[in-house]
Amino acid sequence: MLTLTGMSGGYGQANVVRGVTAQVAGGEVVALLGRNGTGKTTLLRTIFGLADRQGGEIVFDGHAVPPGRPDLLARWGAALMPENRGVFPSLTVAENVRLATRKGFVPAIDPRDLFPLLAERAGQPAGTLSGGQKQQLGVARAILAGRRMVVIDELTQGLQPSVVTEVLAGLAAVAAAGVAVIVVDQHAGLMLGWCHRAVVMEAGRVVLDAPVGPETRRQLDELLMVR
Ligand SMILES: Nc1ncnc2c1ncn2[C@@H]1O[C@H](COP(=O)(O)OP(=O)(O)OP(=O)(O)O)[C@@H](O)[C@H]1O
Repeated sequence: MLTLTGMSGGYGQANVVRGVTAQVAGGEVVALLGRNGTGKTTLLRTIFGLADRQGGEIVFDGHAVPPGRPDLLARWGAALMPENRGVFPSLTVAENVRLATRKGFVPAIDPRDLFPLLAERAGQPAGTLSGGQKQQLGVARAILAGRRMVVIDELTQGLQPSVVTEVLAGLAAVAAAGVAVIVVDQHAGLMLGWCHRAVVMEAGRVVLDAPVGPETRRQLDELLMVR
């Protein structure tokens, strides 16, 4: 679904992501892990055109994505929930949901079943929601818009533990329907329980890309140890 080849990215002159080559297939849930500041968010931002692509290639669902055309990714069915959740604060919850809804696409799980607040607070401006509530709205929007790929930065940020489990189960169902799912999160152990593969970054590079298994867990413990 998504192929990155030698991708570099950052902010103006600052190079953060260095020559990342990776693939994510439809149906797969991939955890993008790494200690703070290793470039996970910048990698996602570069893919979606929110940071500067400084080199390399992106192919999505068989289409090359030229630099400066992140709109094509959205058109081809990729959705990112960025770290700041990407909701429109002045619009109501219902309007935010409506804008993310894609004609002719019904996700494998209905975010309204996952998050009762979408109905309960339908008329409330999204900017007045709590952080955890905004997170639910942001995740819902990504699921609704991600016909082929759902990418979520800091998945569990602000979510109650009971909601986290439901969200992870929901994303597993989304992937089972053929969608590629990429999640970034601080809770590596939790992610490994739900993800098929772990991609670990260090200093802007991928240092591990492996199916989740006992060996991966051991390597991860070493890589993610706070130094
Ligand atoms: N707008 C920016 N301009 C310049 N440098 C930036 C900018 N945003 C982030 N960086 C730098 O890029 C590096 C990687 O940051 P990034 O947020 O991508 O890492 P991360 O792995 O997502 O970290 P975290 O887990 O803490 O969110 C950091 O050194 C950070 O200071």
